Amino acid sequence: MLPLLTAPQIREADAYTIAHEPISSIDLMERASKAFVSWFVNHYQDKQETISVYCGTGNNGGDGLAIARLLFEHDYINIEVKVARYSDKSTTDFDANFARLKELSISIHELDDGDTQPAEDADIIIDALLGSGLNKPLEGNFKSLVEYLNSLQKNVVAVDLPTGFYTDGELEETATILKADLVITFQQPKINFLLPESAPYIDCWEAVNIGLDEGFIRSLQSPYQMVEEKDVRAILKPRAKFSHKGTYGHALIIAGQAKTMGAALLCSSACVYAGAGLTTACVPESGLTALNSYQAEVMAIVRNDYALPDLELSKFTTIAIGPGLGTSDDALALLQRVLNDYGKPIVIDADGLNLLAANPKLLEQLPAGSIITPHLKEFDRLFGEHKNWWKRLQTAQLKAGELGIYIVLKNSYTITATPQGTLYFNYTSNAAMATGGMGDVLTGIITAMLAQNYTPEQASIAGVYLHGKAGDELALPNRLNVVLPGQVAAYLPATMAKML
Ligand SMILES: NC(=O)C1=CN([C@@H]2O[C@H](COP(=O)(O)OP(=O)(O)OC[C@H]3O[C@@H](n4cnc5c(N)ncnc54)[C@H](O)[C@@H]3O)[C@@H](O)[C@H]2O)[C@@H](O)CC1
Ligand SMILES: [K+]
Repeated sequence: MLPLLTAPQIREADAYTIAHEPISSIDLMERASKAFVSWFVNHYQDKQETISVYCGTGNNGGDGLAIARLLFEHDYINIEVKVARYSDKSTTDFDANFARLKELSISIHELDDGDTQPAEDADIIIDALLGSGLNKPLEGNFKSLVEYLNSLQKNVVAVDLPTGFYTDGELEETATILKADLVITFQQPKINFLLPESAPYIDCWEAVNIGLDEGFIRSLQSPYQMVEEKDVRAILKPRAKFSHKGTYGHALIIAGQAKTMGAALLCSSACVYAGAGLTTACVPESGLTALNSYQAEVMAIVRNDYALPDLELSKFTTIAIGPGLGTSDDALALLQRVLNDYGKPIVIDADGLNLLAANPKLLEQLPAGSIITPHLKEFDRLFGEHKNWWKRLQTAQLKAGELGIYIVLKNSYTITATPQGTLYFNYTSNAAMATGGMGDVLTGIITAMLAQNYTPEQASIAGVYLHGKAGDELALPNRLNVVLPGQVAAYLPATMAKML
């Protein structure tokens, strides 16, 4: 896991590394600037391009000065530095880098309080005005400068963070923030990069290692963690010799109506492909032919509109309920029956969540360790409207704890909140996967993982990762604009095999 830190924790990690590596703060700044420049020179290879480096007078600005010097040493000859001297204060490392830069033949232009905005014809703007030291929204000179730079619509590469963007906490809709095409950020992605509100300001980000003390970072026990491939590899177990279908559990999927059988098919098919030993789908009679022809491996329990099917719940290793189920009284009765009688962790998605939202008392009956998989709207229906994703994160953490469940909040970077208060961010998946039915496949995968005796935490973390990874492996190398849920399901065995 990669722990994600808040701005104060980043400052602590900087200070700890300086004191214990030990390394002087100016050398750490140099290391960070070198890490930025190594990435930059590999991706912007035209050394004739004109580059304007905008620097504040804090350490982000100090990085900017060092970066200008290092780029110059890499033969980028058309560099201009613009220093925003909007306050009398500057950091020692800024001053030291300013003195170093003055020894080179780089043009330095100082912007003072109230100056008109500088003429700007550079191809690339490097933004080192403000970084993680931001402690209030931009106003005055900084706000005007950032608005001006945004109006130029240049290619902007931000150092660590786009100016005006908070590492963590609520991003106000009205805030002035520099729009960056690329952010080269230090050590680890910032928590707010992973929330949808970052989209208008950050096209893409890259984290470069600057050697902060990893033991110390882990010791901070951040509740925000990014799942890495190695974590999923550690979870997945190979299928053993002499194992048989009984080894891998029996999943029951209660889903589908006549008009929404697709959801039941995709969910149960994904459950089969993700390795459940047996998969049974409880579907309406009208969907039986579709089920039998779509996925021969899935068994059926038929339900009709007027009576609960004869379900022997205890024989199933796990149960998923909701995809395409509808929100009729019969659907509610089925959900109530599962909540009353089953007792082991289940997976609830889609209409199952809508039923919970309409009958919130049922939330308290969820078996401990159950997994719910809401998207944004389902989440807000369950737990109330949220003004922004930061608030949603806090609610997910709170509710997962209160209810003793796992909340898989679907998003570009899907977030799993655990009863212990951890928020796991997943980075796999891509926009080609944004099609209806993709969530049904995710539910099928997580259900299959539970059936195979992975813990609910493992099932959520690995299920979400594998779902996104299969989509990445299909879409990215083949440059596919769209991948379909059924394709993702069928590709899962290949993705899983590579993880062992
Ligand atoms: N501390 C360290 O050891 C390292 C810091 N690094 C760089 O240092 C940055 C953080 O530097 P600083 O803590 O000096 O802070 P910044 O350079 O981000 O900001 C400078 C100062 O501006 C002021 N400020 C905050 N919000 C403002 C606003 N809205 N309007 C006007 N002024 C505002 C604050 O007093 C702040 O300290 C990181 O983003 C990173 O780029 C890197 O060099 C790596 C090592
Ligand atoms: K910046």
